[in-house]
Amino acid sequence: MALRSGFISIIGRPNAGKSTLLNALLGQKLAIVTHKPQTTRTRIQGVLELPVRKKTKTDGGRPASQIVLVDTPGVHKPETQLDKRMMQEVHDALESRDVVWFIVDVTHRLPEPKKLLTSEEFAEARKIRTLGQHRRALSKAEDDFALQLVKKLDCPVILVLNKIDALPKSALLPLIAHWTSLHEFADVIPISAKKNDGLELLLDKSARLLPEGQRYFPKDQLTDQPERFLVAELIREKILLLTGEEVPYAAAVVIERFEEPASLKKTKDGKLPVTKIAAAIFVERNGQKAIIIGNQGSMLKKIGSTARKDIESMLGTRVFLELFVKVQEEWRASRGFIEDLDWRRQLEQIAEKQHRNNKLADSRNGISEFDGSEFGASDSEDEG
Ligand SMILES: Nc1nc2c(ncn2[C@@H]2O[C@H](COP(=O)(O)OP(=O)(O)OP(=O)(O)O)[C@@H](O)[C@H]2O)c(=O)[nH]1
Repeated sequence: MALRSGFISIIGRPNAGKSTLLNALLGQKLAIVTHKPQTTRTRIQGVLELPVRKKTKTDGGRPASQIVLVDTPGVHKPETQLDKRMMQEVHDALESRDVVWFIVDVTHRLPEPKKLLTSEEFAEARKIRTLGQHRRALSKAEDDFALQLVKKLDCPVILVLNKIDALPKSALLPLIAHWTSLHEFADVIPISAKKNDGLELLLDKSARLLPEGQRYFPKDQLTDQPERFLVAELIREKILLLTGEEVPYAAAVVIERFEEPASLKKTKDGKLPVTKIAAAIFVERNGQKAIIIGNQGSMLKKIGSTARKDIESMLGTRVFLELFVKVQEEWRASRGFIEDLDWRRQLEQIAEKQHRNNKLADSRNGISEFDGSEFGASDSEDEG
């Protein structure tokens, strides 16, 4: 059987579990996950190789395939320039795709369960519903907004009902009926991304929908995202988890220096080599900067030390991490600044800078140092 290959875009409202699903399928943390909506800001590609599984009497089988999974920011009505950029990422992901997974969090907007559930299940459903409502007042208008995107697509769309671990079983059928009355989906698959439930079936059905074709990426490549971008995301994740109120949404992380060790071999004293990283955390106001730094730098230290552990395990080296906090007023309204945050743009800038440095070095016949100042520090604070 010929190889199937293609792009599957994962879309849905904020907090539906898109990044959790991507990570679960790849068996590796590629996208950061938090309980806060709008965690994902850019589209993230993860490459999944699936071996062939032969068809039997009880198993529909699966063709050998390479699936490029594209995680996207949550679908929401844009208010700021940053929102607009995030929604542009969603639209871009929908343009170049073969299949779309529309992820719905089943703990939102449960249909009236009265007649269908036992009293125990009913109480459980009420509890989940109340929790869901507290977590985020998700309105019908927002559902409709996400569905409008789906309705415009001409490729197969699979409805993926996520978080079924948090739903009484009997509440599932009415939900399926509700969603399928709104749109004709290619398939409906209930899953729990968190508990790894239903994921094989989702992959089987999706692989069969992909066209025959060549690989888009080498067999062992997990993502097209450079490590320095993943590092920035891990730092942002800690800010999201450790700070409250508006701060997480007003924070952006830019890696200013990323020096890999010359060799991955252990040093003579048996220690792993060191990667040196300097990152700037941008916020919009001095008050937010003060929160991120914390009392005598305590919050910044916490962000740094928790992020460092994750970065070390991702890179397989020790990490020397320096964090700086900088204020860039109203950056979420600045198109230019937001464009500079895009890792693709940053890669271009680094390449241009290296090219300039090389030229300069050639003309001087000397060595030129990377000065890490391309984003212009307005203010800075050491990790301590
Ligand atoms: N109970 C349960 N929780 C889940 C499941 N999948 C995800 N979650 C939780 O839902 C929250 C949001 O998960 P994310 O993966 O960040 O959601 P997302 O759709 O990528 O969110 P955005 O980045 O805001 O678009 C996190 O707290 C997850 O742990 C699931 O299958 N079951």
